[in-house]
Amino acid sequence: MSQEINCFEIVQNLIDDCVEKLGLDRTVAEILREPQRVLSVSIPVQMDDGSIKVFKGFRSQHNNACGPCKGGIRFHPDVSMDEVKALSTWMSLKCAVVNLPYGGGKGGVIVNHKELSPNELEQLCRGYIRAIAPVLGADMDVPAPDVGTNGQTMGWMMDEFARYRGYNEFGVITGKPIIVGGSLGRVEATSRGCVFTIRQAAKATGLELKDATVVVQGFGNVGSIAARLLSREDGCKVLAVSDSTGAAYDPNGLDIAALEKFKLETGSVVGFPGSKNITTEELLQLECDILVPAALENQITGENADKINAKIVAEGANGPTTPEADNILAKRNILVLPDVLANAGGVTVSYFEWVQNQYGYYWTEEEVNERLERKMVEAFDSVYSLYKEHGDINMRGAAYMVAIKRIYEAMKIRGWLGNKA
Ligand SMILES: NC(=O)C1=CN([C@@H]2O[C@H](COP(=O)(O)OP(=O)(O)OC[C@H]3O[C@@H](n4cnc5c(N)ncnc54)[C@H](OP(=O)(O)O)[C@@H]3O)[C@@H](O)[C@H]2O)C=CC1
Ligand SMILES: O=C(O)CCC(=O)C(=O)O
Repeated sequence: MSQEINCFEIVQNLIDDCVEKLGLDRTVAEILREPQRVLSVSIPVQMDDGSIKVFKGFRSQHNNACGPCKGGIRFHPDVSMDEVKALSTWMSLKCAVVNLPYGGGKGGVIVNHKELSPNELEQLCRGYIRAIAPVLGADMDVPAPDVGTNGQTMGWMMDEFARYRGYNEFGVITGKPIIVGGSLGRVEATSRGCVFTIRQAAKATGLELKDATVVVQGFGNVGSIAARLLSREDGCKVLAVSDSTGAAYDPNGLDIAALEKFKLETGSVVGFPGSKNITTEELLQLECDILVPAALENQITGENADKINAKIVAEGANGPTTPEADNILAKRNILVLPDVLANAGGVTVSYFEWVQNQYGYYWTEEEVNERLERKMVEAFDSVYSLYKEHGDINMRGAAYMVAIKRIYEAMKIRGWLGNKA
């Protein structure tokens, strides 16, 4: 499904619409439709059997009007240049929605990381960073984890960059392990930010979170921790979760702590004792209060949007809902909390990590979480009030308006738009 729909074209069209709605000069759209720079690299890696395998990777720097480019690195077999360009565009918008002094960037390598040994994975991380090092730096472009990457991979990448520079530059990468300049709360941040937006949306729509039913697609960093926080802190009942191998469903609610342990031990959520195996497609159609897509793009489309049975869709993933699906969900009164808002907690705590690295002074987890909550509530309120005020836009449209207005102002003041825009 994700192959047929080009998410870069989708975000370009959404930018066009938004620039028109804001009454801005077309030049603004022309600039934001394309990344400022896209680097395509090839990375030779010596495999454990002595052979050399060449991997293909990308780094896209979408726009740095508001600050250094910022965004994760994805290791996945379906990575493509267009996908990375779309993801970097979303990063510019996301950073602007939560008002961070960043632009957007994103990287990716075409690889099934699960097929590599730890040594091969380390060599790939180091090779990728060497290949893109000339365009990285704490004040230039700052990567972080995304699908298929984590604290360990960030640690290797940060170390490789230190070798390239000749000294430690901790602020060049975020999502690092704590011992090498990581921030407390970063591992949970995307999910915690998503939960903060869900709480705001629940308040705004009168949904009681205690015993609210939740379905989560994806059981990696974002999905598993969202399920954990919603069940542990809000008293929600998580009915079903999925990963790339299938889904586990229990109408009485899954024990998320036990499921996390089971996934760690077996590599899959399928077969979790007491649960029923269902398909990812069946999972998306379950009746629930909150659906959290936290896997990949283009999961809710024109083909299945009329079968979504949730009150709120909170996009933990980037780009899980197509525009066609957005229209169907809006007509059915399903509130979509868009990616550029709902999953902005990750980059927000990455920003906190970068600030802590610059100061060399580290905050407690409570301080991180309090600051994150403030940022997310502020962002939700600005998007939700615009959405209510307009009446003819959805939450995604409102979030794009907040973001593009901010990026426009930065570009204008910097003189990128000449006199007319
Ligand atoms: N990490 C972060 O800080 C941020 C991530 N995001 C976005 O959140 C999403 C998830 O990222 P993250 O959790 O970090 O990535 P992970 O690699 O940690 O997890 C991805 C999860 O998605 C699952 N998955 C893959 N394909 C499917 C499928 N077809 N159906 C169901 N599940 C599937 C994977 O399954 P399996 O476990 O079997 O591999 C895995 O559980 C992405 O869209 C990412 O861009 C957004 C903001 C920040
Ligand atoms: O933490 C970051 O810098 C970026 C996280 C990310 O890649 C995303 O929000 O999609």
